[in-house]
Amino acid sequence: MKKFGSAVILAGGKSTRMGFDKQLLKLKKKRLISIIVEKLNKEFNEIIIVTNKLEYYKGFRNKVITDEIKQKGPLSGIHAGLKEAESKYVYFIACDMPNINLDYIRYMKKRIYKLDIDACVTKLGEWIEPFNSFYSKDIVKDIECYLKDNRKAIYPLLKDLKTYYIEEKTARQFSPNWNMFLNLNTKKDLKKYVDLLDF
Ligand SMILES: Nc1nc2c(ncn2[C@@H]2O[C@H](COP(=O)(O)OP(=O)(O)OP(=O)(O)O)[C@@H](O)[C@H]2O)c(=O)[nH]1
Ligand SMILES: [Mg+2]
Repeated sequence: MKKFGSAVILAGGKSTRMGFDKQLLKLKKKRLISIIVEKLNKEFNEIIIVTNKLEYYKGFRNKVITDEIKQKGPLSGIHAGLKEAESKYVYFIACDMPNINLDYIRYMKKRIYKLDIDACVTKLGEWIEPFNSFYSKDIVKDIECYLKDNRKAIYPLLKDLKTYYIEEKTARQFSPNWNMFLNLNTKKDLKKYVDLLDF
C-alpha cells in the first residue's frame, strides 16, 4: 500500500454557529470547497469529500461519499474517509479551513514517512489541532469501537493511540499567526476573512 496520496475534506457537520451549511461557503463567488480541492490537487492524487449532502457536489470530479456511522461528528467523517482512502496515511482538513499550507503538509510527510504511527497532529499549547493532520488507515477499527461506546471526542482517542505530536513552536515556523489552522465557524469569522482577501 502507498504511504501517501490521499486527502479527505470533512463536510458533514451541522454548522450551527454559522447558521447556514458551511460546505456551501463561498469566498467572493467561488465555493471554498472547490478552492480547497484545487489546492490539494497539487499534492494528492486522491481527494475524497465526506458529506451528508451528495447533491451539493454535482460536477465535482473527485470522490464524494457519505458517513457510514452517522451523526457522531468529525470522527464519523474520519472513519468513512479512512475506509475509502487508498493510502496508509491520509491527510484531513475541514470544509471551513481556507489556508492550506503545502510546505507544512510536505514537512509532516517527511517527519512520519519512516515511522509506524496512528496519527500525526499539531499541538496548540496543551491542546491539539484535529485537522491539517494525518491519520492512519490502521485506526478504522479503533474509531468503530470508540463510537460504539458513544464517545466522540478526538483528543482522548488520540491519547490512547500511537500519536505523533508536532510542537506548536515548530508549526509556528510555517504559520506564525496560526492561519493554517484557521476555521470559519461564524459569520463574523467569515466576514473578517473575506475582508482581507486579495482576489
Ligand atoms: N462527515 C462528517 N463531517 C462532520 C461531522 N460533524 C462535523 N463534521 C465536519 O468536521 C469539521 C469540524 O466540525 P465543526 O467546525 O465543529 O463543524 P460543525 O459541527 O458543522 O459546526 P458547529 O455546528 O457550528 O459546531 C467540519 O468540516 C465539519 O463539516 C459528521 O457527522 N460527519
Ligand atoms: Mg470548526
